[in-house]
Amino acid sequence: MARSLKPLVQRWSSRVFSVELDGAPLYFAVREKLRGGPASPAAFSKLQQEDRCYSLLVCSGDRIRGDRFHWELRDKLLRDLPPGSDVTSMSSFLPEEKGSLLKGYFFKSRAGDSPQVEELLGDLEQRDPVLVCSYSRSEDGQQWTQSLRSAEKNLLRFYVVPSEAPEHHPSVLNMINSDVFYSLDEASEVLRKCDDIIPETRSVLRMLPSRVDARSKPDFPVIVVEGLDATGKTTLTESLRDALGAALLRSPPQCLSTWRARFDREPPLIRRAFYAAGNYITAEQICQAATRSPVIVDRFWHSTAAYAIATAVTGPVGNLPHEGSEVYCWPSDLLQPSLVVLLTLDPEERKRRLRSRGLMKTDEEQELDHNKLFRLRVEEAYRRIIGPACITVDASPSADLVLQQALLLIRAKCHL
Ligand SMILES: Nc1ncnc2c1ncn2[C@@H]1O[C@H](COP(=O)(O)OP(=O)(O)O)[C@@H](O)[C@H]1O
Ligand SMILES: Nc1ccn([C@H]2C[C@H](O)[C@@H](COP(=O)(O)OP(=O)(O)O)O2)c(=O)n1
Repeated sequence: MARSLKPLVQRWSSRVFSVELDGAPLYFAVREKLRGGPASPAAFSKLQQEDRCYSLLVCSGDRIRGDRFHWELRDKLLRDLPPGSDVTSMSSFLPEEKGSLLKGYFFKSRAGDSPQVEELLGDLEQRDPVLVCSYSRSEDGQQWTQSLRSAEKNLLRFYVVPSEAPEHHPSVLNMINSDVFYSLDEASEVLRKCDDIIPETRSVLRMLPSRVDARSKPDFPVIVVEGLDATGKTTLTESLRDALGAALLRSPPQCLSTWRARFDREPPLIRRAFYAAGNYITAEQICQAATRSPVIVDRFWHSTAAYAIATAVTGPVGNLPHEGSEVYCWPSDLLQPSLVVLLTLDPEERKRRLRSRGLMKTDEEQELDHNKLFRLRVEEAYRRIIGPACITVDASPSADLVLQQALLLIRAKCHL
């Protein structure tokens, strides 16, 4: 273990740990001494008598390296661990302490597999920014202990005890400027730092505006249309362009389309920085176009933030950062549209439109179809964003009626 990890280990027993077991988070803490408190969380008892468990937490000082390593580690574990290891997501955090979240994995191992597992973990520990813990249970099966390898290679042993669920989903602690970016500087700093590993980044950086001025008010109204895939954004934005004699733009902008698939394969930090950068490029295009005509924009910051927040958080809508949280606030250096229209659609009708269009797109869009909770989180995150907030339009009537509804709103709100 590197020397730099010492401060982390010193506060080890102030941490809460979270493991996804059977699709629900199990929270636990560790204590150096047992003071007659409760034994290990009941969910641990589901693990077989002969099972030993392990956790790996990524703790790189370099967040780009750490995020990429964490992203690749899952595949490595699934490939190299014995079958039946049940690799699942894990995290650890200091309650209420921003930036304290560590992400990693938890898995089981049968006694007979120990040599193979220990060899893999030993290799990882030597080369990579990980903290490895093993978990074993007492003879009577009631008490689990967690062993953490210290800098001196001896084991620090802790008792595993139950912990209450935190008030917010742990991911919220690291969301700002990791999942969601709030300034061009923060997003471009991430992109600059990964230009050696992703050469395409240099081309993206060259397209970024040299300065941003979010205060100058465009001459003509800027109307953003948001919504899940297949809610009818393309149909509506094209009709609005024709009806209003407007310019039609999108985010990510056309000039980034060559590189989008490349960044979609990257872990969240890099991927979200790419989409954030796209918004600033689109903002510059909006400013220019809005000197001549109204501007219609197909997706903008609402999409970037809502998908990022809904992906970082798991589980029901109640796990989202609470309404009014700073994570929903529009970046102060990004041009504010005059109006944001959110198209909403009944899930069955959306699926029908997706099918009739005949193609599914990004993994996240496929996920939306499979995972009802994810779809609900994205929609709710859209609704919670403020400065500007979005105005919902029901997209289930015919395309012409949806257009009329949107035109009514635009005339009322933008004096067109
Ligand atoms: N109001 C509507 N009623 C019925 N079908 C629609 C309507 N709006 C769009 N569609 C159809 O639904 C599909 C998805 O629409 P599209 O505009 O491509 O959505 P998005 O741009 O949001 O992904 C297309 O096949 C389109 O023709
Ligand atoms: N401004 C934007 C636009 C899209 N995204 C992300 C969010 C989702 O992962 C995908 C959705 O894009 P998708 O290609 O399905 O969108 P369209 O159907 O082209 O409107 O892109 C973003 O983060 N910021």
